[in-house]
Amino acid sequence: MAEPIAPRSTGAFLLRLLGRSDNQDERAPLPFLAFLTMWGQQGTRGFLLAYAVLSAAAGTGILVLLNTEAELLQRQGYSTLIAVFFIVLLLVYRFSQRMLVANAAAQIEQELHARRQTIVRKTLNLSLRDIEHLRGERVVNGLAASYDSLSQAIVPLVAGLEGVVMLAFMYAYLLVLSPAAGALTAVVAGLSVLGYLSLNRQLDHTLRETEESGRRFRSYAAALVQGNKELRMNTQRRVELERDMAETSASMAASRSNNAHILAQILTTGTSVSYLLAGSVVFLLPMLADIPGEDISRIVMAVLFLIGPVGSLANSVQHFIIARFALDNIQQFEQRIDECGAPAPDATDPPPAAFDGLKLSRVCYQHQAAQTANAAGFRVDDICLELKPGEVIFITGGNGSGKTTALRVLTGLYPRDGGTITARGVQIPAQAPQWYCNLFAGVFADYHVFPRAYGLEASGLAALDHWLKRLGIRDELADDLSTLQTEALSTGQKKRLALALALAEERPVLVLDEWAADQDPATRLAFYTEILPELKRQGKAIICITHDDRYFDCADRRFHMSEGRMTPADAS
Ligand SMILES: Nc1ncnc2c1ncn2[C@@H]1O[C@H](COP(=O)(O)OP(=O)(O)OP(=O)(O)O)[C@@H](O)[C@H]1O
Repeated sequence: MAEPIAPRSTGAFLLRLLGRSDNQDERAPLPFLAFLTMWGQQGTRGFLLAYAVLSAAAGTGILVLLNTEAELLQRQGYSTLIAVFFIVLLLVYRFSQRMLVANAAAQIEQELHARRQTIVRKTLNLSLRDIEHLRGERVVNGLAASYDSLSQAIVPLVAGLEGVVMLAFMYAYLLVLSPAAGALTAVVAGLSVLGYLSLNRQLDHTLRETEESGRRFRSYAAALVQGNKELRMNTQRRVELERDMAETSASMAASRSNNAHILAQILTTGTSVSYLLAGSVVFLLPMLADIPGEDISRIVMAVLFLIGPVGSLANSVQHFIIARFALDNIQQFEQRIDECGAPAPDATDPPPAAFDGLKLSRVCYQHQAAQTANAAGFRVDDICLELKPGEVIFITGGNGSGKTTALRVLTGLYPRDGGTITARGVQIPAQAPQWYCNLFAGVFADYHVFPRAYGLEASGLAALDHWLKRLGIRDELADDLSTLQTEALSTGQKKRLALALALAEERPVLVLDEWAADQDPATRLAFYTEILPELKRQGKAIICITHDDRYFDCADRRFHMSEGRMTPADAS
């Protein structure tokens, strides 16, 4: 289970205030009681509470001063001292409000930052299988988009919380002025809260619809960019994508309009509640209680002063709902990650024995079945292989025969389901330790080149420079190799860069998944007849998936894969 957001700091606490129940349709009531008891446990919380109280006291003080001066004026009097106090309180109000909002926002951002770091670390620890299972888009949303929504809601939320304290102060003043007015406003405000609760439910529903249509639209937008060539070459395809995007855009617009409709009701409710309160004091209160006219004026003034805090409270409500929704998404993502059972950061030291090769015995791995497929997932089975330093092994086989899967199990990217892998004299656990994965460098079919040469220090960058020259693409890159711009490289050039990066890592085992497939004949020849032999002489163990039958004799041994099983090629 995802660990609930613990109230370690004010930031965490404010996030906790957005609490949710596990049942998505049944939200937990706001833990206001917890809010009151936990607030002030830490020095910073005490500070923030002090700012909130100070600004509320100053706001209420301003109201009292105005009423007092107005009363004096009615009696033909005037007090300069009250005017001076008024200015002082105004300054105190501005200062405390600014400090409260800025400090609380900074604390929540800190809390979000810490949370984001934890989740990034957990995500980095996931196995490739789990990442594939989670799907990239969800990962990006879980790590970034939902946090953005949450951040945007912070200032209005803090302002809303300040509004609550301010309301408490002003309400107390109203009670002092007239208990009957206090009771009347409590009834009107209570009815308004009921109205808000029903709007809240509707908004929750439309927000989910908006999120879903937004997600669909983003995936179409990505297809529009990534599939641009295919779209350019097929009018019908383009028309159909455009139609799907138009439909999704329309449903997004509809659900967003619904949101806006409900949010507008919430906002206008805030203002009209204040007017309603003032109206009920003027029109109803005289009928319910015997109150002198000048008291009515002071009560009306007090009620009008409620407009500010009620407005910021109403404004914070919509942000509250959006923030809680984003928090839901974050927590669901964290829960999914925790369900993957990601291992704790692995700091196991490698065994002292030197690397003397790999031994795979009866290794198997089963893919999860695709959700749309009826059959069970593809399985590689009974993989037996030994690889020594300075040895070159080729793996061949038809499309879908399991070569890439076998390579990913061998390198520890997929946790194997059975069999044993031995290296440096120890048996590797199914979830391979980091030191084992660090034995390998390689270029997979779906390789990625990072915009910075992560993991390479000065000697690594010098090695990168050397291999880029050997592969004939040094001139295509900037002088400073710590940043790598790949946009202007051709497919083959980019793959050469990926190989140079892998070689610069100077790992004992090199794995290549059809690396030569995109290379020109001269590069291919140089790769098989010069580079591989050179690496072999250096003592590197090399595994290449290849279809280049002209160069099969460049390998020490060749294995053939068919339907998930690997056999020595001579025996095939
Ligand atoms: N992440 C995955 N989840 C589920 N099934 C998968 C996954 N990756 C691959 N498969 C399935 O496993 C089988 C073997 O795929 P693999 O990529 O290992 O084959 P290959 O021999 O490398 O093929 P190719 O030469 O086309 O690259 C295929 O049927 C494929 O659909």
